[in-house]
Amino acid sequence: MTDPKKDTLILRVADIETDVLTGIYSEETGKPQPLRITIEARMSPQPAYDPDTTLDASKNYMDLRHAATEGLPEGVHFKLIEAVGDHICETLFLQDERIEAISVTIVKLAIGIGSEKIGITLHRERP
Ligand SMILES: Nc1nc2c(c(=O)[nH]1)N=C([C@H](O)[C@@H](O)CO)CN2
Repeated sequence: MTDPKKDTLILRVADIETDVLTGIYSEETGKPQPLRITIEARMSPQPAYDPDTTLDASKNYMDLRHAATEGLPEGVHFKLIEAVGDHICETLFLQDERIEAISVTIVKLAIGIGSEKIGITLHRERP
């Protein structure tokens, strides 16, 4: 369990819209589907950030966006969106040892009726 008194830094990129090969049914095979992906990555912050602190003291939040777009392998069909989420988590954990936990929320845009938002949130603590 996370220590409730521990300082945290959450990097967040919300509502990335990207097309991914995913779906469990035969009619979904071979067709990219639009997903809306939100990623949060938890780190321990520096004790303080002064105005001259440089990016190496943190992590570039654009790396989160990259993990959900160009970082997904071309031509791979993910049956479950859980597997898309796991690929994003693995990419980010491997990239930076300072990331302690990641949450990935994925909404499948093509299947909701009206204002429904159907999908998952996968939360992983660093293995
Ligand atoms: N937990 C999940 N449930 C479902 C998924 C999924 O990826 N994870 N996928 C589908 C189908 O592909 C659906 O989106 C098509 O209607 C169903 N349930």
